[in-house]
Amino acid sequence: MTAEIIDGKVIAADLRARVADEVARVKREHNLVPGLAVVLVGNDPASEVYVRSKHTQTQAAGMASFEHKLPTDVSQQDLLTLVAKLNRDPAVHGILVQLPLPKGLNTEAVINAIDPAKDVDGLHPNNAGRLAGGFEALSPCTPLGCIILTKSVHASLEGMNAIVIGRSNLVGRPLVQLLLNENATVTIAHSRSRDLPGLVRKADLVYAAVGRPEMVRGDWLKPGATVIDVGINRIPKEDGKTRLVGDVAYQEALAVAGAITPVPGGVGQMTVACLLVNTLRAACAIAGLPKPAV
Ligand SMILES: Nc1nc(=O)c2c([nH]1)NC[C@@H]1CN(c3ccc(C(=O)N[C@@H](CCC(=O)O)C(=O)O)cc3)C=[N+]21
Ligand SMILES: [Mg+2]
Repeated sequence: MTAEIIDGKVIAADLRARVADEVARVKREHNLVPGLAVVLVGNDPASEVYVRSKHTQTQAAGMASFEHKLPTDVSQQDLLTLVAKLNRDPAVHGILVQLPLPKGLNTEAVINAIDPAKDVDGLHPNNAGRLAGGFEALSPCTPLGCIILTKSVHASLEGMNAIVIGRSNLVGRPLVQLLLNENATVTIAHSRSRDLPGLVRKADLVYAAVGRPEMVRGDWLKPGATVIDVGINRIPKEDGKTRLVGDVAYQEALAVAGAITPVPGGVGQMTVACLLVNTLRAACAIAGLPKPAV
């Protein structure tokens, strides 16, 4: 048996096309151009790649993109001043501060300073709390993408056993909430969990979001399981270059899983596409328009 490969590139392209249609419609009918501001502090090469990809795709969807690059040694006060300015800017409907921030900056204070209505990362306690309470909220992009990828395999997740490995605010915790909303039965595992292979073996849906290269092995999986690999780990190759691997041992998992996302070409693609979705939704909500069709 070999697993179905869940093609994040195709699914993300389809989602971006639907966002672009809705962007064109709100522009035509309401003269509204959704705008996304991305703030990058420092010059981490991987972050620069993501930020450039967000910029390109935002513009390709017909939205406005505002990039703000700040030096590594920017002060907390200057960063908060920029966030306050973006909060007031009527052309900006979404604000994303790329994480992690350099040492010395207070991430929590920066997130708290973002207007919750513009918090397209879904990290502000107002949005995180609303999501946890089962209320409508802007939800983090990577977990939203994970749900869409899962639903490309299973129309309904009701009653399925899901395991989320990892409990970060950006991925694990919000993903648990979204899975609960789908009526899945959810186990939350992490670096301190006892007998992780045993827990994974019970799961119909496996979400690996720990940031440890190829940690989840093929023989941990229940045959036929759907595997969503959130990991993006750069590991050195013999020739001195690097290659990307996920948190799942992909080749091993292919032989056991029913369906699996590749890295790259899986969840990462969806993260950016869902950021466009959130920006469109935020823009419509701020403008007092009905919810968009995406
Ligand atoms: N506030 C905040 N929000 C984020 O959503 C956020 C963040 N900070 N910090 C960094 C992580 C990482 N992230 C990715 C986005 C796109 C790809 C992506 O497009 N990946 C492609 C290609 C990857 C490559 O080739 O480097 C793929 O998997 O196919 C990956 C990872 C968003 N993040
Ligand atoms: Mg952890």
